[in-house]
Amino acid sequence: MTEEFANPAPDASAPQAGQALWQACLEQLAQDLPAQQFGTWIKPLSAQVSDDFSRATLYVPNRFTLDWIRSQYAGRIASVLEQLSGQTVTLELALAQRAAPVRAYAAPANTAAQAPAEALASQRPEGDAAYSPPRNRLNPGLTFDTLVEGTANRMARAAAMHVAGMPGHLYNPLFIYGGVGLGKTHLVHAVGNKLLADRPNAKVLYIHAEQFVSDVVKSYQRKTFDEFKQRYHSLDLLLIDDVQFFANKDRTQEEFFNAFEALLAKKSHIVMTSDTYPKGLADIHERLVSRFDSGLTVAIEPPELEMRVAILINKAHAESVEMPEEVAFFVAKNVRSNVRELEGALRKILAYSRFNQKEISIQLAREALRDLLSIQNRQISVENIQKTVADYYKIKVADMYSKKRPASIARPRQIAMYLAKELTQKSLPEIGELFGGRDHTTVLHAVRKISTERQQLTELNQQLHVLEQTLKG
Ligand SMILES: Nc1ncnc2c1ncn2[C@@H]1O[C@H](COP(=O)(O)OP(=O)(O)OP(=O)(O)O)[C@@H](O)[C@H]1O
Repeated sequence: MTEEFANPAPDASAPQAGQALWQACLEQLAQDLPAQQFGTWIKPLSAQVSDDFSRATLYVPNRFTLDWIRSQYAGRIASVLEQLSGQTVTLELALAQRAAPVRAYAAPANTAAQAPAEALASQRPEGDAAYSPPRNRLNPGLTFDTLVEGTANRMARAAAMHVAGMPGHLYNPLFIYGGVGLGKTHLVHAVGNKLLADRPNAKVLYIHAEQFVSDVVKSYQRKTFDEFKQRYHSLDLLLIDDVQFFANKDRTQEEFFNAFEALLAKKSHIVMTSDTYPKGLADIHERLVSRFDSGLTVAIEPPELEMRVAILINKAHAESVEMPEEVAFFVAKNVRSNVRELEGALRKILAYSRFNQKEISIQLAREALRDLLSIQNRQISVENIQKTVADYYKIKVADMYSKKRPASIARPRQIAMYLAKELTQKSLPEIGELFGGRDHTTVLHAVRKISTERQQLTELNQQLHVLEQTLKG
């Protein structure tokens, strides 16, 4: 549905309360979304929000962006606005120059399947301000100083510090992997920022893998491969995020391989991140995978409780808010999956406290996070665990109850038993019953075995983390 607007351009006289709501919404989205997505799609938006919060209009730079925002982000933006304001907000989208607002609810935000980057890149408008970040693309706020250290990231942080202090020597390439929102991007920016602080003339580039794909496509279209090579092959430090996005992009992989070889030959450093360890990467050429693994590969784990508390207190402090330790513990105990979610929870609490002019307390945190807490308390069933684990390890659900013993089946079954004990209130005999009438000692053995191995095997821990996130929705 389309509506006409008399004065579409956002202006300085926009109602203050509305703008404050939009700012709070932006802050929330900055925490909830990967930095790449936020920077590309959300940050360039401007908005006009009515004084009573009933209506918000987002101004987007072009038609392509409008369609993308509508299909991928509108639902999410509306729900953040509604959560912060505590009321229904009608969201509209309009082209910044042409004043043609369009109702935004055409598609739910959770239909978000990434458009293929190679296709996307070819559609991106030339000269669009949203696509011209600073040359090294580093975010100066993401430094070692602002990165809280804990058991979960100690090794990765130490290796990254080493690289920043002495690039081109040990740990080349440095391959950092871990689940979403655990601080991989933060860490690679920190490497770049530290190197530049020490050596301001160093040639550093941070790039998201999707942007690298897009650069390859552009240099293809414009026949500017020499420039492309000159740009990448002359760097002292290349920081490349989320290399799993190279999957199935053959030409990109070839160009990255060339850049990789050229950089290593001249002792430049490469730091990469991914959501999985090199051998776990799908659809990436073997020769590239083996290069990825040829320096140091290090994991970032989900943060432990004390680290989550420290992160919350630090982040609140950075916003000039003192968060009582008991509140930080309450939040950290309830938000366990990753740092981005932790930051999201903190934003909600800060915004809630600001809007309601109330002191931060456990009660306030409970109110501000009620949606999140209710999702978390949702019951996870053993059946759901069995199905999710079976899907993940590509075995039949029936094998969860069967007496079959090959390791390819027995192990996922043990993992499912472990998760059933961890994530449900069921007793060992009840779990045994649900796994084809097994004895409770069998379940106990599985739980102990997997929990011990989890401490020792990074890959297993990683898989369990993914499964837990999937199950918790
Ligand atoms: N140890 C930490 N101390 C302080 N802030 C952290 C820490 N770890 C992560 N963060 C913050 O959490 C947010 C998410 O981190 P980041 O974007 O680096 O995650 P990521 O692992 O790259 O996730 P994705 O794979 O989704 O891109 C960022 O705002 C980052 O600054």
